[in-house]
Amino acid sequence: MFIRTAASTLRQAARRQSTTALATRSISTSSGQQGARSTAFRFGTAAAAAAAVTFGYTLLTSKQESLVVHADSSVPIYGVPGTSKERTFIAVKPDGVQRGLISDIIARFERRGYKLVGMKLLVPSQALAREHYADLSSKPFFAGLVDYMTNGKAPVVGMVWEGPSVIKQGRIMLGATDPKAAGPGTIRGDYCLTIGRNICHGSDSAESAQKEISLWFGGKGEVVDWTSNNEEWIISDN
Ligand SMILES: Nc1ncnc2c1ncn2[C@@H]1O[C@H](COP(=O)(O)OP(=O)(O)OP(=O)(O)O)[C@@H](O)[C@H]1O
Repeated sequence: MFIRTAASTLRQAARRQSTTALATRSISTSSGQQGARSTAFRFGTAAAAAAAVTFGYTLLTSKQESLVVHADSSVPIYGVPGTSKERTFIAVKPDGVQRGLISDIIARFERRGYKLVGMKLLVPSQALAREHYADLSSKPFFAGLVDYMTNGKAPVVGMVWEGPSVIKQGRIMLGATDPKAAGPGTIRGDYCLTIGRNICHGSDSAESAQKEISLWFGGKGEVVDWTSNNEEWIISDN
């Protein structure tokens, strides 16, 4: 079944790519040698893209997704808790973005050995923020929290990180919700002072991770199942 689907997708991709190659050629011929080289290069790229299909990749067809090649993975976007495919939702909140701390937060997760499998920059809608913080809807700070997340003074960076125990370890790396209780060496312990501006968010359980990853991500190819070449040096058991 997979082979048949892949073969059919390969044929469609090859047809699409050869149409692209023809169109490219008709534009390029007027510029002579350079055009021919460009045509050869683009045709080579098209062939490489088509070849990727044989390794289980699917070229998407809709206009919106026409530039995306994504792995046809059997792993749900929210991962598999308790395995090396466990996933968590980590966000750099608007204060973290405004203060230029995106790269530091990413670096800490990367250096630890965790794998980035999803990332987007956005100003969340009120609906998204309200749903994300639904369990806090009765709190007196709820309206202010939603406004701070959605007013567009700075965006949010939403990420999905993958690796063993990433949900629990992610929370430990972030530090206590109230930075006054966060230890040095944690993100909040190193960079924050107040609970209302604690720069980051991390899922607090497998259920939260599933809910939050599904809420913030979900378009095809938005979470990418890929293999890091470092994996055997980071997560192997002897
Ligand atoms: N007393 C408070 N005053 C203002 N904001 C608060 C207060 N308590 C919590 N918040 C905000 O609401 C967010 C969610 O609070 P929650 O109690 O769910 O903690 P958390 O799960 O550790 O935080 P996060 O979900 O951001 O990781 C906090 O990160 C903080 O930004």
